[in-house]
Amino acid sequence: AKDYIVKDIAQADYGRKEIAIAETEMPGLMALREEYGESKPLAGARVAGSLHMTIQTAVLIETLNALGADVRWASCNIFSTQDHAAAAIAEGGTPVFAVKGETLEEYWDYIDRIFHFEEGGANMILDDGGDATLYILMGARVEEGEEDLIAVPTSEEEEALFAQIRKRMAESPGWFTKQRHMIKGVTEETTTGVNRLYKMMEKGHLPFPAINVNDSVTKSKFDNKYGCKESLVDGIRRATDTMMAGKVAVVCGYGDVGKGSAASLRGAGARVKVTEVDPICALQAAMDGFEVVVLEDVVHSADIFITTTGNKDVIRLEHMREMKDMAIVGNIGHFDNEIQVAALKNHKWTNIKEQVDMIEMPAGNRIILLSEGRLLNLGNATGHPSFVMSASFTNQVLAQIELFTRGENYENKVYVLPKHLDEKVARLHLGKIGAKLTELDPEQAEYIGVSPEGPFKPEHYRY
Ligand SMILES: NC(=O)c1ccc[n+]([C@@H]2O[C@H](COP(=O)([O-])OP(=O)(O)OC[C@H]3O[C@@H](n4cnc5c(N)ncnc54)[C@H](O)[C@@H]3O)[C@@H](O)[C@H]2O)c1
Ligand SMILES: O=C(Nc1ccc2nc(N3CCOCC3)sc2c1)c1ccc(CN2C(=O)C=NC2=O)cc1
Repeated sequence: AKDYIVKDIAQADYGRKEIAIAETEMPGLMALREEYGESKPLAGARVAGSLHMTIQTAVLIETLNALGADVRWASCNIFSTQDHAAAAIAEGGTPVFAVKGETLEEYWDYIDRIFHFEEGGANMILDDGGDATLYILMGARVEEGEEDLIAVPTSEEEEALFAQIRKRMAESPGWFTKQRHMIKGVTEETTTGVNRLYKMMEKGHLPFPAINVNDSVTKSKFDNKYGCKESLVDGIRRATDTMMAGKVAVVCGYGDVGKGSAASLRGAGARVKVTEVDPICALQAAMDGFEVVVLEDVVHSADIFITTTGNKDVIRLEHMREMKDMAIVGNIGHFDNEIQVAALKNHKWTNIKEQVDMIEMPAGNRIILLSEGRLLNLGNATGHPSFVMSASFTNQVLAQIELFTRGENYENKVYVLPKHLDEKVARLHLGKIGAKLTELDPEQAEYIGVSPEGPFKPEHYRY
């Protein structure tokens, strides 16, 4: 019987072709297959994975398989699945439950399915955003009658989640508690999921060790800075075909994402201005040659506005009312509240094409809003390039090996990968781009107080 749910299995060949190309752009994962394909350190691992089911993730899944793991997979966002990637994974024999545009009901059903290995349950979780971990933890708490300890549902969605879990518990009492004790650990991809794990740890609710993959330097610097540097301009071009050279662009925020975004637009020939609240980041922007302004002073003259702050209400209605006709407004930072899109709902909207809308202001000026204020590099482009994801996912595989083979050395806390593994991820990516590493000789190593093979920096070093 087929153990997958995908949109269209006939797309498997197309997915397989794109996976073959992505493999050539993901040297870290392919190097791990070389290094560990024989010894199979993940033999016996049963990994429940909840992470965007894209072509790049397919390469991650097949790397886990190559290292001996059994894997079952769902996406962590109801819209982020690339159906041809899911089809190829299903065709390859990995149970996968992911459809672009799946309902919330289906989403939680798929999260449940990734734990149902024939041998009983999963013994590892690979999570992005924390829903897979939350699902098991919440289920176990309800079974143990500790429901009072569970956060009160804050939305209809969470209410539906609790109802789903209770319904399933009634079908097989004790399953969540058994599953909770079977899991050796979780590796978490993003800031949101990591924050949830730290909260669980503080409350003493973390039921197994966790590795925070997000805070590996070779994950967040690459994802946030270089990923956005590649995909911001890509998203703007696909959406608007506007000529960015010669235009004035404003980037709100100069953190990792802001730095990548400003560089992206400068590379396209735009004159880039930056807004910041943090004097250190503002000074960095100025030293990098960007004019540091307050938004109110440039809303009338700039052509492109991009938010990257992770904050809310950064571009507000009063700003958009003052903008030039046909100004482009987009967000690459947090969810859809960096730009006050909700305040635009009773304005005149004209849909230009998918994820591109033109909105008329009372004074008659029109703005072009990308992806309805959601992450434009995902809504208007295809997320991060494979090479960027390779760095992130190489951290994921090393973290899975660490917890599966040495989990008993870990307490129920949140850990980051040791620096030598972070450096190993970087090392595995140098060959592909022709980067030649210089060897430290013993005297030099001693002189700067490191060992010749690293780690090359102290723990507190900020890259
Ligand atoms: N789209 C993507 O692919 C992608 C990738 C990685 C991260 N992100 C998201 O981007 C956001 C930013 O990530 P980051 O790593 O750059 O965070 P960060 O904290 O390094 O940078 C955010 C910056 O915004 C500044 N800021 C906050 N409020 C501001 C305001 N009102 N006006 C101007 N500046 C303001 C802060 O001072 C900070 O320097 C996060 O929500 C993150 O989840 C998106
Ligand atoms: O979130 C991602 N993608 C995504 C794509 C489309 C989309 N469409 C949406 N809507 C909203 C409501 O109206 C309809 C349209 S939301 C949405 C989200 C996403 C994040 C990280 C990576 C990073 N990544 C991986 O993890 C693997 N490869 C990658 O690039 C990917 C996708």
